[in-house]
Amino acid sequence: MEKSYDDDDSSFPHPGGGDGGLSSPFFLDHAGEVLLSRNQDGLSWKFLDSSDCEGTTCLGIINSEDCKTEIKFSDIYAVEFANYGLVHSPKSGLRHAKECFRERLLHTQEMYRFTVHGFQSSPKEPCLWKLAAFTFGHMDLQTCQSWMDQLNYSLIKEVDRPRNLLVFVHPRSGKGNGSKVWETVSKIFIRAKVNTKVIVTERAGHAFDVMTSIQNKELHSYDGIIAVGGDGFFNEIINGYLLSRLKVPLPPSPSDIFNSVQSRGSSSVQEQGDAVHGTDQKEHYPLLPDSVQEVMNFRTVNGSCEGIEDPNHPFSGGRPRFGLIPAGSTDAIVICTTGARDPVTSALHIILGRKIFLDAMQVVRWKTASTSTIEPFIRYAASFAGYGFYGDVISESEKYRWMGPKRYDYVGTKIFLKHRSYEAEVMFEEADPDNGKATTHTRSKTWPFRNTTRPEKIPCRAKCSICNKKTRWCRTKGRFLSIGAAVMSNRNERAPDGLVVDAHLSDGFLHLILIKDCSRPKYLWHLTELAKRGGEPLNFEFVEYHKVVKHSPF
Ligand SMILES: Nc1ncnc2c1ncn2[C@@H]1O[C@H](COP(=O)(O)OP(=O)(O)OP(=O)(O)O)[C@@H](O)[C@H]1O
Repeated sequence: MEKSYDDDDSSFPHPGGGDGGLSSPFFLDHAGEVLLSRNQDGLSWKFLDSSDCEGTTCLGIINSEDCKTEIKFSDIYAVEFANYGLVHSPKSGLRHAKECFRERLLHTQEMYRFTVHGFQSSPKEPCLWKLAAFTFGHMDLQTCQSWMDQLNYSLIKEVDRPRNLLVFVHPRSGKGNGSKVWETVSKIFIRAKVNTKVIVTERAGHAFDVMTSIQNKELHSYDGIIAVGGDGFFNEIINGYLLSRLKVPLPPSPSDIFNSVQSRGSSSVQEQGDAVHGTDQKEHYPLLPDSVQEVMNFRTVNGSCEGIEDPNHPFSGGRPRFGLIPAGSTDAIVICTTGARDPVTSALHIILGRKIFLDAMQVVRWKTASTSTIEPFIRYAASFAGYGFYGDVISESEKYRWMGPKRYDYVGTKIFLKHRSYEAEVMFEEADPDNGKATTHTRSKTWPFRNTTRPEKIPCRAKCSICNKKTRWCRTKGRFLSIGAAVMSNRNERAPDGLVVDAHLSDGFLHLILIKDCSRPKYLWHLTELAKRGGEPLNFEFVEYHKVVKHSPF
């Protein structure tokens, strides 16, 4: 039986529903007549033309069941009324369905419409989200309005979605298109009815200063702080937020750590590979009570949060949320967290309230000498901190910002050719004491400085035997080309598997990469392995990798 669009039964309970479900016939723009149903989790629609299509095809697809499609409320970011207007016939190529549709819509091409906005994953790249809109048409205004009200009510119940955001835009980020990126994605925020207060930065440190000086009351009025820029910009905002609010005592200096470790378990601090002092990870950490991941969780190891009793304290209102929309040169944080370097994907993650926890490391600079006038200071980093090669590349490349992302290649080559090594002593508390044993490899006959056996990879799961193992302090000393510390893998276009492939998000560990002084060709080999997908950059005798609880280079 053919339905007419002004039928009185345009809305009726879903057969066998019982979950407050609702079904109505609608015209889906560019598709055909559908029976739209709402259930607890979302919307689904089934093409009604299938039975009329002589049991063969529906929209060109053989099984009518295949025509059914759906969208979850958690994937809908807006529902909009689209006024009275045209509902288009099925797209060309679907000839039969088009004919059916034309016949039915001969006199009814214009109708009331509403649009459901969501996203679709790209089939080739599932992490890449594309905007998707489904416009449903009906001759009865009331039906459209009641569906919209119901849908908007369901969306309100979606928890953790932001309503009010503070957005920092770095106009000179990456290729200098931070403002353009924001212009593109701001439309999605407007459609989703998310209010944004936008600050376009005028200089380096601008966002830091705003985050430092902003009153807690105003800060509490935002559901999150968004950076439109690169990793450096994101870290600047985190620092502005944390440094002005998290008053943590300066951790003990390297010499204090050295003395403490010696007095606790050993007559002398031994070289790398030998345990200096074993400690159970569940123990209180007396050396660095503000261990990095605890800082980002805004609680100390004993579970309290400094200043939390104060209602004006920024951490009393729950954990603040930060978002990042990529416009930078590297965008490693966005690639590691969303899996795609795409501003629209990031905007959708933010609007839909998707969240992920990140670790941050605390980087401390102590006085180099007791007479030094430079006061010690703390910084936080949510991705990577480097000394030696990486540190030199980052600081030198700032002079060439006008070159855009290419500055990293230019400066990287320059620094590589200089081949500077640095005298350093690194002390670290190794999370996996067996790591040292696992990395005593046999040498390859073909390549004497490469290893033939590789350490066994043990995935980290709940109650992980490795996480619950004893830790130990180690010390290593010598000349290094680079010392890198990562709290995420830092995947990016130059290092497709990341600088540290084993560094998982929010795993609570610092991943330390020590590159000992070696010849230029060897170092170049390491760098080319890093630039390759599936490369083995750590598999060199001059490279040490340690998963550590804390470390201290001095
Ligand atoms: N308006 C501005 N003019 C100049 N510098 C700025 C401005 N706003 C912010 N900055 C500084 O630029 C630094 C780097 O910015 P950002 O991280 O966005 O770019 P990038 O270095 O190109 O990207 P990536 O960090 O991904 O490599 C920030 O740490 C910040 O201090």
